[in-house]
Amino acid sequence: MEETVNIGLIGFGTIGSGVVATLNQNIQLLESKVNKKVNLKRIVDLDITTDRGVEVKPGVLSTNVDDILEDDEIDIVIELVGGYQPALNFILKAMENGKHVVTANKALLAKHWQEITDSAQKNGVRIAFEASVGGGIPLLAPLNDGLTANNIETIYGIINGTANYILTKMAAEGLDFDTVLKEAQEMGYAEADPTFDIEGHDTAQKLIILSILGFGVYVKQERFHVEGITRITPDDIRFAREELESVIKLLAIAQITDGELEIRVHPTLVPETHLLAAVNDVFNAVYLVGDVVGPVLMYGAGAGMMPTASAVVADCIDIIQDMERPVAYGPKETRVEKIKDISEVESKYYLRITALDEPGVLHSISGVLSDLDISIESVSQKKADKGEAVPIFIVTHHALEKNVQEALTLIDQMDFVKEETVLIRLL
Ligand SMILES: NC(=O)c1ccc[n+]([C@@H]2O[C@H](COP(=O)([O-])OP(=O)(O)OC[C@H]3O[C@@H](n4cnc5c(N)ncnc54)[C@H](O)[C@@H]3O)[C@@H](O)[C@H]2O)c1
Ligand SMILES: N[C@@H](CCO)C(=O)O
Repeated sequence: MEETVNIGLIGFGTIGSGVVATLNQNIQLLESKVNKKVNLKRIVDLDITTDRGVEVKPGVLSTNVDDILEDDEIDIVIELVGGYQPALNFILKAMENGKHVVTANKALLAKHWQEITDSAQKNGVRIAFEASVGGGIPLLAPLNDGLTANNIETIYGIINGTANYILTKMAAEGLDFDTVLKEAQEMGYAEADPTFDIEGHDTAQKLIILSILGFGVYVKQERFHVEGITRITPDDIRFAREELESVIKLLAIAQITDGELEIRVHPTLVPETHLLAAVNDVFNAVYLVGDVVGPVLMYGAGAGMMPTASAVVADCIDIIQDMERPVAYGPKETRVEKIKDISEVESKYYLRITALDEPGVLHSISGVLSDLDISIESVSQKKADKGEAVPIFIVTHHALEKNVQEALTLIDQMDFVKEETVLIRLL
């Protein structure tokens, strides 16, 4: 084993520590796979005094990023700082200096995809990002390789571990939202700004990456509907289970029909019989349909120190195995001719309307729905004392989103409605 490949790690936080632990644990296995010495030459972080609980060789830690970016001996840079800047500059500089890059930074990739991939091409280096979607699940490599014979038709993903952990714990243990979010943060699942997780932005960023690989199209987040889980209550979860035999999941949806791409992120009522309904806790899953293979489900730990480190180290080994191979970033030509606006989507809807328990309330609500061509499948109301605001649960037949939104605008303006109505689409 003559040749040595040197790696520089920027960001020694949750995932960075997992990468060091993985290299310490499995270095012999990894070196035997590539028949080269794999040397973690330098680790850079702003904080090099906190004990991360992993063994680091003397002289490896530094606070100066140029110790990696300007070191001619370093072949691969792992960026695990997160966020937009200075992470973007670190990656671009590493590439300009001829270094391959591995990152788990979906926020950065989703926003600066073109700039980063152009730079990789220009500088003849690889950018690998398996850990950016689905944590430890091998997901992007199969999309590029094993499923390459297919036109991808549908992608449904539970791709945020934090949100799935919160929804699972709220349903199973009746815990409140804030308590479970705190737990997810303590376990290292959540983003530095957890609103990315609970407001659906992290899921949207991952869906952007999946759409590039699946459909060959880069869609900016501003162009599609993104909604998080912050308005889901125990009442919604109970109604879903008892009345609809469904669970609520934060779903990423991308599907193509006749050249039109539907792309959206929102809480969704998933029937208990669907494979995705069984994906709980921090686990993620992507269910996709290819025109040749049919349905495929990929499942595993979607966040956390060691699962994510598994994907980061796998990317390093993949690069070492073939540094010359260009990375395929999905189909070169896209079948997407148009992005379908959410207003044109048709779905069944669950509505939770909070209204005073007074004569004529249901009549007024059903009048608005019927005027907008929305047919009611079921309606029920919690028992209440007269004059008290209570939830009214309505499930509609298939209806057009723009009609439902218009109906809710009118309903929420009615005097007897006391809170903004909650809408959840059914799968
Ligand atoms: N935590 C997860 O489960 C998970 C899973 C998949 C992907 N990711 C992604 O991995 C990346 C890292 O996430 P994390 O959870 O390890 O974050 P983290 O906050 O635990 O670690 C980030 C580290 O970067 C260091 N850092 C910040 N600015 C720096 C700078 N300018 N120079 C050098 N070091 C700097 C911080 O001190 C910290 O140690 C993010 O892009 C995140 O989205 C995280
Ligand atoms: N915060 C992210 C990390 C994994 O990308 C999640 O909870 O899924």
